[in-house]
Amino acid sequence: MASDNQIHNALYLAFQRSQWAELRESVPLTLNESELTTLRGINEKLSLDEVTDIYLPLSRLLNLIIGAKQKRGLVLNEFLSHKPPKRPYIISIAGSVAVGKSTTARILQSLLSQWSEHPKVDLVTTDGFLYPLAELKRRGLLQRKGFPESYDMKMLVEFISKIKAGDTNVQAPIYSHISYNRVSDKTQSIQQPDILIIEGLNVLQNGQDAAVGIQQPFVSDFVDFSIYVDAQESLLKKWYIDRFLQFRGGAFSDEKSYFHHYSKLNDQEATSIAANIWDSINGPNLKLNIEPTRDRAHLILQKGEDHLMSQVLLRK
Ligand SMILES: Nc1ncnc2c1ncn2[C@@H]1O[C@H](COP(=O)(O)OP(=O)(O)OP(=O)(O)O)[C@@H](O)[C@H]1O
Ligand SMILES: CC(C)(CO)[C@@H](O)C(=O)NCCC(=O)O
Repeated sequence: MASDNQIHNALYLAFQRSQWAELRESVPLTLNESELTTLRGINEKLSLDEVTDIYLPLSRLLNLIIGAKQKRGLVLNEFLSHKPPKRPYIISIAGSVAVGKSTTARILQSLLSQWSEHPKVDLVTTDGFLYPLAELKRRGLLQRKGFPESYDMKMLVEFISKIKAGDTNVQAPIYSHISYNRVSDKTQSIQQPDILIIEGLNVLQNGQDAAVGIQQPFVSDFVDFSIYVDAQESLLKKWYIDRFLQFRGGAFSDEKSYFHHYSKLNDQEATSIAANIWDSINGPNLKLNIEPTRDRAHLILQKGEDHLMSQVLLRK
């Protein structure tokens, strides 16, 4: 059997961090004040070197790829002599629980919206498409949150096909990490953005994955460019536990939080509970259902210690 490295060499161009950073080219080194403020608000631990070395070249690459697709659309319009509805360009971001998908998605949302060619960038997470808690309980899936069977895939595929068809107003359900449940009285309205970023564990899954089943189509059929954020499991587990400890002092102290009872735990107890959730749910889901989808991505971002990107792999 070919090793991971051999497969990567055949499929991807590999860039070490410093090589990738050089590809920023004409993208300005300095960020403007509004960009800086937004990025600081996304994650206070995010280093600005990470933005300039990794995310600015990435936003340049995506801008070029999206530009090529927009030009192709113009040719098609001319050929068909009609003006089809505006269809958003769809970028997906996959990867493990706690790898930093939503942080990466929000950085890209901010940077991509600075380009005048595509100023309106919306962001949706597939967490909202998890069945509501009561339904998960009914199906006996409380210990399988994040596994393929815990999502309403029909609803998710209907959502993304409406977006792709250019519908003017599409609603997405919202997930709350505080109530650990879908929000029942509010939805997110998506109104023909130039770009839609969709992030979630499951966005690269398809019918080749036994647990997903053979229903068709899949989210990946509607996606124009896919990104997988990758890291070693030992780091992922650590980041998951760190975030759990952070939540214990913050979000869990809210009485409405599903995990309110965890707010009283000491460091050692909280670490052991989080490690347990990782070992019984998120770790197995990573190995069974998420990591096997990695090499379908157009781009793989490989993270090392402290969330710093060590390598970027781009499909040839
Ligand atoms: N670039 C980064 N620099 C520093 N810390 C980061 C970075 N990206 C993510 N983190 C931290 O890692 C943890 C996980 O990040 P995030 O919530 O974005 O992950 P996720 O993949 O969206 O998780 P989930 O699937 O559970 O929603 C958080 O504590 C976040 O603050
Ligand atoms: C909502 C998901 C599935 C994905 O983000 C995840 O954060 C989750 O809740 N996993 C279940 C186990 C846990 O509580 O981490």
